Amino acid sequence: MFAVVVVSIVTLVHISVSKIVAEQSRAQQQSHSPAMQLIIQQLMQPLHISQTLAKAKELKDLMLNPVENEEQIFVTLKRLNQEFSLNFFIASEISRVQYDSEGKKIELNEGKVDWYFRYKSQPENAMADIGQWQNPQFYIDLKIYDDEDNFLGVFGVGKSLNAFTQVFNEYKKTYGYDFIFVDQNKDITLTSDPELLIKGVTFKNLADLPWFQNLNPEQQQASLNNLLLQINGQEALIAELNIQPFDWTLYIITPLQSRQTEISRGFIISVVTLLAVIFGLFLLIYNLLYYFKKDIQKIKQIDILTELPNRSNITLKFEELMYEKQSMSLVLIDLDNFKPINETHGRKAGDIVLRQVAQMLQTDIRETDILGRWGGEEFILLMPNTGPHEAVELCQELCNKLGAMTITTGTTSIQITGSFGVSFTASPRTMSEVISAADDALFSAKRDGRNMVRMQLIDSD
Ligand SMILES: Nc1nc2c(ncn2[C@@H]2O[C@H](COP(=O)(O)OP(=O)(O)OP(=O)(O)O)[C@@H](O)[C@H]2O)c(=O)[nH]1
Repeated sequence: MFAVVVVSIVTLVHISVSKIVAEQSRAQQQSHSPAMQLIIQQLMQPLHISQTLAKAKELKDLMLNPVENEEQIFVTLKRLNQEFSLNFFIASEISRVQYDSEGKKIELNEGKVDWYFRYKSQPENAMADIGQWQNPQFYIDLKIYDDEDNFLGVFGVGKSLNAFTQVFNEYKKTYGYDFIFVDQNKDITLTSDPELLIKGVTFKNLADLPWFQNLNPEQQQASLNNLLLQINGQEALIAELNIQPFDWTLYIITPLQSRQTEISRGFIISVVTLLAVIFGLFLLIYNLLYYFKKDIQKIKQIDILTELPNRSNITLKFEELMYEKQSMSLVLIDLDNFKPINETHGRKAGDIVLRQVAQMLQTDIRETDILGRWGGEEFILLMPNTGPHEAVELCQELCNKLGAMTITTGTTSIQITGSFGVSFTASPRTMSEVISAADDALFSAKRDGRNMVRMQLIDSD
């Protein structure tokens, strides 16, 4: 039982530790997968939409003759806007005009529309940018070429930065972490911290942030992934992800306190579950032991062969009767010449004889009488409120019945007789005293030729 308990506890501890580790990993994964989702949904989707649309022949045809197709350009951009809920524009190299899905036109003059000429001179064909207007937008710009590889202009998709702020706020509320997107110059393009967002025409740079300034030059140059930081007096863990199509980097900043609360909550739940299971196990074992003990006690009180109350059971019953101050006749019944039965017919046959004699006696005694097996081939009969003479009479009847019994075991029939020694007590006495008198009577019955009843009273009775 002890081994079962130890093995159960070790198994439970093992399961709980595994659960805690799984909980930690789950928390870690849970904190990163929304960031991935965010990148895919908010950044990659507009990129893929614009990349697919940029390949359309219809777009190239429109951009080849922008002046003639101006009306059609606006119709197309409007249609895309309604279909994808994104802002679209075409910046034409031929007409040097930018057309957008809101129906606006902007002249692309050098020195005025800086982004177009900056981007035109760069080798990349795709670029992510933040529009520096009143309502800042996140833009994906794609260069368009004709079949002879002549530059036709830029096709772009724009998304309001307010949409990002909403998404960031949601993630911040749920997972407690901040996002900082930086471009190749480490200018902060998108972020969950409204303080760091682009103001007017000025981008904030990663190098402007106090926690970045606190890093040593080596750390500033290297990857910041898995770095522990002190931000506003709180410990935070940083994760770094490269967003290759734009050459941007995303920093996810997780305050450790929120992670610790999450992990310790998981730990507490596991420990409480473990304790509850151990307690439940303890109760179960305790109850099982209790019932086993009761059963064992029951088994111990009954003689297995004859199914009669055994010696200790009968002793208890005797004491109960003495405690109730009942008078009683006590009879010892010993089978005669039992040894030869065993020797002649085998011990198994002897057992059958003992069982059948027990059954016969049990059926023929009165309801108030208590029969038990005293040991070997000897039975005991307690006869409460029965005088010695009445007891002798009743025993004589039993003795006669016993002598008349034929016990069959297999093919052989066995005859048996018994000797009865009766004693009596009118007042409370020790059992050994009453037994001793019954033993004397039994000895007389054996000595006088067996198969008879003899009585021996205790001197003072
Ligand atoms: N088959 C069987 N024999 C038992 C059991 N308990 C005791 N005995 C046998 O009972 C026999 C008792 O023998 P003895 O004490 O010599 O008495 P007896 O042969 O009956 O002779 P008397 O009592 O003098 O008439 C022994 O051989 C015991 O081995 C039992 O549970 N089963």
